[in-house]
Amino acid sequence: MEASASAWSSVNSGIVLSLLAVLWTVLWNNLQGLQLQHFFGRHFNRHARRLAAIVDPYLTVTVAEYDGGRMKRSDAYREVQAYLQRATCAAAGGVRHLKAEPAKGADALVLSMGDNEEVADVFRGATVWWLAYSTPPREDAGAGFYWGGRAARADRRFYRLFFLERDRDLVLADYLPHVRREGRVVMVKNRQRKLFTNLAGDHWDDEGVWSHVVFEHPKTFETLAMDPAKKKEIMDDLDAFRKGKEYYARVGKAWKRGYLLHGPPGTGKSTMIAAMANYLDYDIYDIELTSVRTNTDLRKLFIETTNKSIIVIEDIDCSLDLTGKRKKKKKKAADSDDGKNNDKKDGTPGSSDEEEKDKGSSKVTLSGVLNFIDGLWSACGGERIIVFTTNHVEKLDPALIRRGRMDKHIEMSYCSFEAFKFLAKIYLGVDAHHLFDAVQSLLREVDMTPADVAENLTPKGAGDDADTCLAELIRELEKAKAEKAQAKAGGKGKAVAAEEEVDDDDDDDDGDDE
Ligand SMILES: Nc1ncnc2c1ncn2[C@@H]1O[C@H](COP(=O)(O)OP(=O)(O)OP(=O)(O)O)[C@@H](O)[C@H]1O
Ligand SMILES: [Mg+2]
Repeated sequence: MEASASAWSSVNSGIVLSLLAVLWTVLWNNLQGLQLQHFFGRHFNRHARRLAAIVDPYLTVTVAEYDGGRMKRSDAYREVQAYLQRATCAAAGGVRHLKAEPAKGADALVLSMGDNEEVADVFRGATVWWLAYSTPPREDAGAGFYWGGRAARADRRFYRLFFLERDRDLVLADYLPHVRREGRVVMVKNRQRKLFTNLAGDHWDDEGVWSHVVFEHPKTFETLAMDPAKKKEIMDDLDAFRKGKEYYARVGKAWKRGYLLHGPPGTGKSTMIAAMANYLDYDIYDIELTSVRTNTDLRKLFIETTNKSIIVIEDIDCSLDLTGKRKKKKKKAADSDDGKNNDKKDGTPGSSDEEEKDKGSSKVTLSGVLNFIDGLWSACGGERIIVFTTNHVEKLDPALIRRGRMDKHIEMSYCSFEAFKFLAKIYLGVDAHHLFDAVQSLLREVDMTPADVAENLTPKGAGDDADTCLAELIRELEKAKAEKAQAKAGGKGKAVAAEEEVDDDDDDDDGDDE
């Protein structure tokens, strides 16, 4: 008896709910017609949509931040995010929790919706809703899976689009492509060039394995002192690369180019990278190789870089044991060449104690770096320039710098007279000066880096002008010349002394023999 009463009451409540839902749907559709939806939308948007969905099913499309396997941030997700930034600004009244990020321009902010917020959008008369949400990582995240690690252990973020069945064709065929197109426009408009760096440790931010600051380096090719012909050659090379999409596709090469910048400290290698990035309007990814634990992590870093970027590894000779052997634990290093074995050791559950101890020390090998530059994965995406810098090109493994890997070798050398004239123009505003001849003949005899020349040409006080700065430079050059002569004499003296000592020894020997 009791059972049938409770069954009856549940049937009743079911009918009531259905009736309510039908009523609400009718009301809602009418409200849309009466253009009052905007008012109600602001307050009841989500509840209305959910209630109406009981009888008039909504379709949904989910855009995940990471494609399958969490290898790479999805382009579609970024585009939807950018599109919704604009939609959010337009409908900011309806969204209660906004996220703000600095935008291009002094005081500007870009607004986007926070988690679990929803925003409505109208496209050719059809209303759709976007919901932003995230879910915690799966419990088994990062364990055993090839692309596990930090990415897998971060929250999983999504955008979900709700729309009415009757708008299916419109949304799928027209609206979604429209969102992606518009998203790209917004991305270009809001784009700020960034300087990325990889972090050691378990940090994981919006940009995945990379952290960034806005890139604002003042150096351009206009202010970079080097032989004008050489400079032009580099700029032409960069132009050809930038416009080379079809060429690279035609010859079947990945759209990337390697530059090796070598030369003594202070000759402008890092400065050249900044000038290149400014010239091409590319982002910079500065890889600190010693913070990369394994070859797999290195690959992951590469995959997470975006197009139109310069990937930099500075002082490659210091960051890597170039014999390809690891200094410690050779066997382990060999293991680290094998991605799958290796990933298990990536600080994920299941690592052995010994492996945990090893955590933190870099196990990147030469073969890992070679793979990074021109392995199969390097063809993911395109329009990337890879730059290595070194002070000791002769120490590098030939495999690392052969053409095809490092396509262009650029020697950054000590300051030539041409480069000096260039610096004098920039720093002092002079094209010619009676002290130039003296500088020219001294520069032929002594090596001075552009960094040192620039420092000497920098006015230090209110009274400094071209005369005093050039005189200061000449003084420094003469000092360097004297030191060089002294060193040479000292060297010669030592050599002579050593020779004499050898002779003495020989005499002694002769004496003994006798
Ligand atoms: N060719 C150049 N033209 C203009 N300025 C230069 C040039 N070379 C160096 N400088 C100046 O010297 C400073 C040091 O240069 P930079 O850091 O680029 O040298 P580097 O070759 O990267 O040295 P290191 O090998 O020690 O990293 C910079 O502040 C830069 O302004
Ligand atoms: Mg440098």
